Amino acid sequence: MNDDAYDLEALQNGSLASSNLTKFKLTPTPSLTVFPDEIFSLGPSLTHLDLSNTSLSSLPSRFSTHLPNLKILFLSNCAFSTFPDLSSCPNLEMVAFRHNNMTSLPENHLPPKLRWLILTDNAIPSLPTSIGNCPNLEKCLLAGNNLSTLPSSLTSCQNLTLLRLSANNFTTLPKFLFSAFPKLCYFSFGGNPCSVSSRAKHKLPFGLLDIPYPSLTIESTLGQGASGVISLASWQPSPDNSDYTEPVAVKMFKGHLTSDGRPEDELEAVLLAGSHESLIGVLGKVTEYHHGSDSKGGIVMQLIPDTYKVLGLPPDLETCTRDRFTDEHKGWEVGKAVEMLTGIASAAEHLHQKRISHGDLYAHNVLASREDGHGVLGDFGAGSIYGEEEDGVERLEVAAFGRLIGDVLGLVGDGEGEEGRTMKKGLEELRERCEGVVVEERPDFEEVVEQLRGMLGWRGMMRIPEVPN
Ligand SMILES: Nc1ncnc2c1ncn2[C@@H]1O[C@H](COP(=O)(O)OP(=O)(O)OP(=O)(O)O)[C@@H](O)[C@H]1O
Repeated sequence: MNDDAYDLEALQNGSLASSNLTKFKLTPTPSLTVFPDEIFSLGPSLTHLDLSNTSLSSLPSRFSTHLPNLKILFLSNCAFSTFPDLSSCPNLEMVAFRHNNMTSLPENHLPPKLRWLILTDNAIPSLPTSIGNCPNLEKCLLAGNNLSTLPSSLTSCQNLTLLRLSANNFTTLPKFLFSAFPKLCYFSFGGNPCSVSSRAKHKLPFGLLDIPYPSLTIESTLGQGASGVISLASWQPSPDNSDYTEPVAVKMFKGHLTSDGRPEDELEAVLLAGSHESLIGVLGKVTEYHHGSDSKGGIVMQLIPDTYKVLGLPPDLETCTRDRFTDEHKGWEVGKAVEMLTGIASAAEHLHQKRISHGDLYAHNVLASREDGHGVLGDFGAGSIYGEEEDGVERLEVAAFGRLIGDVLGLVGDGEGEEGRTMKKGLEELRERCEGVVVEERPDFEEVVEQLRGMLGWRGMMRIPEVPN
């Protein structure tokens, strides 16, 4: 057993058959080309099956009848060139075929209760019209395929909240994306011809530095995500003065495509974003890094002090597109929460003025200090640079901000007097407008910032802290 995974032998010697397993994960077995029938002996208790990192290319016809309660199926890094027929899997909600070299997704193969579809890093040229028969579809990861259009039937998927189209072949995006989905708010499309041509018109902000890797001493790991490793480092800005170093954070990109998009597009979006008091500041780009062809370089950022904590935890299999919060995240005073949210909304306004969509405006991408009423937005992995054609993208992101307001309201304590109650009511009303189902009627970020500043009143204008009694 390894990382709660079983090897083929444990499966084949029959010892698991009567154990009522709900989850079965096979250790990576590249030699496996035929679906092991013994999995059927695990029977109706099985809800989660992970046969990733094998050479499977098809599923037996008995699959759905013998595993009727399967909810989650992972077949990433396998050899499926065609999406198998899962239409008669009655309870299947999450399906992952990441990196399979898949070239075909036939009509009527998707399971009816599908909620979360992962097809990142394949070669799929088109989606079936029958995708419209999946009304629960909420999260759809299609980065790194050959898509250039989407079927209009997708608009029947009214629960669609997160859509990744990065690194495909879109020269324009279907207009219905910007009006037809009441919940769509986490959207990425960097690395498409439409995004690349928009990017050509931009100039990088003045003042960004080229920072040679040898001037950085990596000290420890601060965080690790899908797209890169973030380390604490000391930077020696001047080669002539080895006594002077500055603490910084360095993000070195991993080489591959993530479910959000490509590292080179993240790098471009983050550099183009420039500085803002509620964005993690970027000092420059790492140069002279020669550690294998897999690396896509990196960025040097201002080090955010450890008094700043992540505002939430990323979604899990259950919550799908909603961040999670524990007691540790709670205890915000409402006025501080409004100040922090005002900064984040203003950062989003700044990004959209530069025609950058963040694409992942989640609490788990905000580092915040409760005491200071201040937060900084990071992680541009789903960042997309857009042109006039895609103007509607701002109103999608406003809905993500609406969800963030809702999340933060859940972190605010009770009983804060009349002023506190008024602010909470104001936040709730703004949340509702931002998440409005008629996309065109949502406010833009400029208006959102104005409303939040209005809630703070004269306090919001004060930069010098109040003198305690
Ligand atoms: N400038 C910084 N200073 C201090 N800590 C940081 C800084 N930037 C990032 N971190 C830490 O690293 C974590 C991961 O950062 P980030 O979200 O950018 O990584 P990622 O690879 O893009 O993650 P994801 O899997 O969400 O895409 C953050 O949650 C934070 O704890």
